[in-house]
Amino acid sequence: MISYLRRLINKFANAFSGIAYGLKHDRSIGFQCLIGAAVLLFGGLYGFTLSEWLFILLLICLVIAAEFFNSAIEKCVDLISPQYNELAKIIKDYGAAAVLVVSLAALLAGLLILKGALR
Ligand SMILES: Nc1ncnc2c1ncn2[C@@H]1O[C@H](COP(=O)(O)OP(=O)(O)OP(=O)(O)O)[C@@H](O)[C@H]1O
Repeated sequence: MISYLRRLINKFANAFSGIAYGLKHDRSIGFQCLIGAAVLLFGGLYGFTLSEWLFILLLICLVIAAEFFNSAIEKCVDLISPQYNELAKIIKDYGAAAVLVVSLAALLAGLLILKGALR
């Protein structure tokens, strides 16, 4: 039981260490977190309904998680293929595309919610 708890605490510590590293060293992650914080501030000022908050929180977390996945993929590629490589390019471009798709969906949903909130 104690060793299970210790492993669990280690897992959380590792995850928090990843979050801290990303915030400190990765501009894209920092930028997405800043946008997320701005949206939360806006929501606090203008007031969203409960379902709007749920959507907004889910989308912010999705975008930030996608950015973390993308950065992890970029680090893997840099580790395996620091020199230019056509396959490395495709892998990194796929990662960037995933972030773009989620970000555009979040932007669109945000604009729709904003339109409803301002009505
Ligand atoms: N080893 C490589 N081989 C081929 N193309 C690469 C390679 N590394 C990067 N690229 C190309 O450069 C683009 C940008 O890659 P980079 O690693 O600089 O990411 P980034 O989007 O600038 O991310 P960040 O700013 O978060 O570091 C990739 O999407 C890819 O098209």
